[in-house]
Amino acid sequence: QGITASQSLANFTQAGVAPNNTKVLILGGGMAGIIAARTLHEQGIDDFVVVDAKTEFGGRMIQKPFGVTGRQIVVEMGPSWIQGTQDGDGNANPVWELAQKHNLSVVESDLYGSVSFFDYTGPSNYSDTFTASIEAFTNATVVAGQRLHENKVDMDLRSAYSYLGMAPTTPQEEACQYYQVDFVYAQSPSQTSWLASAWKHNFTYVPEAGGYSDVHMMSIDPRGIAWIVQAEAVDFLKTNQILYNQTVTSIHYDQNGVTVLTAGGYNLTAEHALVTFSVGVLQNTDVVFQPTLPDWKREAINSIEMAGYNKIFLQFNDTFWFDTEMGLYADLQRGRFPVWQSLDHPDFFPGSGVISVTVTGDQSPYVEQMNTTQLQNEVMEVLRTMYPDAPDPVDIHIPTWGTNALYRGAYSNWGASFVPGHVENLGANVDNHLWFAGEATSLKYFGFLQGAYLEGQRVGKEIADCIYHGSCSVAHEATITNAQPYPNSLQ
Ligand SMILES: Cc1cc2nc3c(=O)[nH]c(=O)nc-3n(C[C@H](O)[C@H](O)[C@H](O)COP(=O)(O)OP(=O)(O)OC[C@H]3O[C@@H](n4cnc5c(N)ncnc54)[C@H](O)[C@@H]3O)c2cc1C
Repeated sequence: QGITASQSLANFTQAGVAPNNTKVLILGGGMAGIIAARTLHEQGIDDFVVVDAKTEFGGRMIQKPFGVTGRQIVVEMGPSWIQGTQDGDGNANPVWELAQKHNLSVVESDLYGSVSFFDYTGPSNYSDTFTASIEAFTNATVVAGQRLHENKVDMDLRSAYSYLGMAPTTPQEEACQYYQVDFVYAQSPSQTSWLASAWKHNFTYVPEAGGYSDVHMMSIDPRGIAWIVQAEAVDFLKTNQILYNQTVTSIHYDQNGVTVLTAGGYNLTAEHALVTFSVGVLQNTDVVFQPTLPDWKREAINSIEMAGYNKIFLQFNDTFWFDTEMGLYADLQRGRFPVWQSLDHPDFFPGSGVISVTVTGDQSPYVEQMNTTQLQNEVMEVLRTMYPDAPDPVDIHIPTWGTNALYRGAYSNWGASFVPGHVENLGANVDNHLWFAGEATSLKYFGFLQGAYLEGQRVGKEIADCIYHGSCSVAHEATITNAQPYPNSLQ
């Protein structure tokens, strides 16, 4: 049944006729775009078209068969975890519900309890330091949260961590802090982290804060995690509502409607356009807006960070590494090929010979510009520090999110100077006809699939409200203020 749905979506492609004068153009067929489309459909609006540069739905949910012939597994270039499920009968993560509805094969990951430790000398047991860092991170999020409730200036996570007396000095302490702060939130290991205090990150994992649960469910489904939106789309989309293979180059808008131009020469007109492209795309000049977006919108777009996160996949003839799920490597250079995940684990893909290593932040552009041989040499230098007799891999792959014009990074992250007013402005419409949604416009779940889902739902309802009742205006803040002027003595 799964295959049928996937194939029927593939057949939706290559429409020959440009849809004109539709009510809504949904630009982007990732999680946000498909859920916005479904929401419009649920509201009785079917006069819309979903446009994407690719020829399948899923956006950043991209899977790939990896490995030598006869030993391939499907690996996820982008999201592999449904982060946060449901605690008892508390709030359920809608992405988790979607996964269950479409029978996605998942297995729980033990990211903090199943870890082996290494440093630049080889195996090295610093599990006590690791345990202390988990506690410090939790406390840092609490401290930072209290500060915000007291109207104190926000702190970045690393500052809050050090403020609690946990300033790391050794490579092992740095690696533990990296795992807590940089790894999940895709930070730049060599810079002082700008990541905002964890008050803004609590929601996914903390049911008490309205979130879901501290559970990480990893997809091991051969259809890929994108299956959950592809299968969902089959339920309500018709072929004439899909335009694949069209890269949007410019969006013209005014108070009457929109015109969208594509690289394939299409000239699409509509009453409304919903932009679900990543903030990385919006920060670049890949898509031109005419007129230029207003100041308050451009400030919001450019104040959020599009973080780098690359999983490098390696396949070997045999396994020779740890039997835990994760391996943490502490190099003298912070963030150098630090977090390893064994996919050849009994619960994941046993017998596959596949292991992956993740780099984040400013290590991402560094590895993305290497050719395969350079990359392999650098990765193997670290792996041979951990295992001196490690053979050469039989296959290697690195996804290039930063240089891909459809993403320009992995996912969004808040800096300490990015305030809730910026999120409001990121998600607000312009001239009542140009709408925005995606993971980055989510106040509570930015960066996560659930952020994209809930924002697709939010904007779908807003557009329906606008169409049915004429209430189109979405509030935004004309000026974001939280800064203090210099004291007079300095002026
Ligand atoms: C490496 C990585 C790991 C991640 N890990 C997790 C995880 O474990 N758990 C989790 O919850 N989240 C994770 N995420 C984040 C998650 O993938 C995103 O939050 C979510 O997929 C964003 O959905 P979206 O609809 O907002 O945007 P997108 O998925 O980016 O959708 C936008 C769509 O617009 C299209 N597009 C872009 N530009 C153009 C153009 N010019 N013309 C036409 N089409 C265009 C794109 O092709 C894409 O289909 C990860 C992301 C990455 C990259």
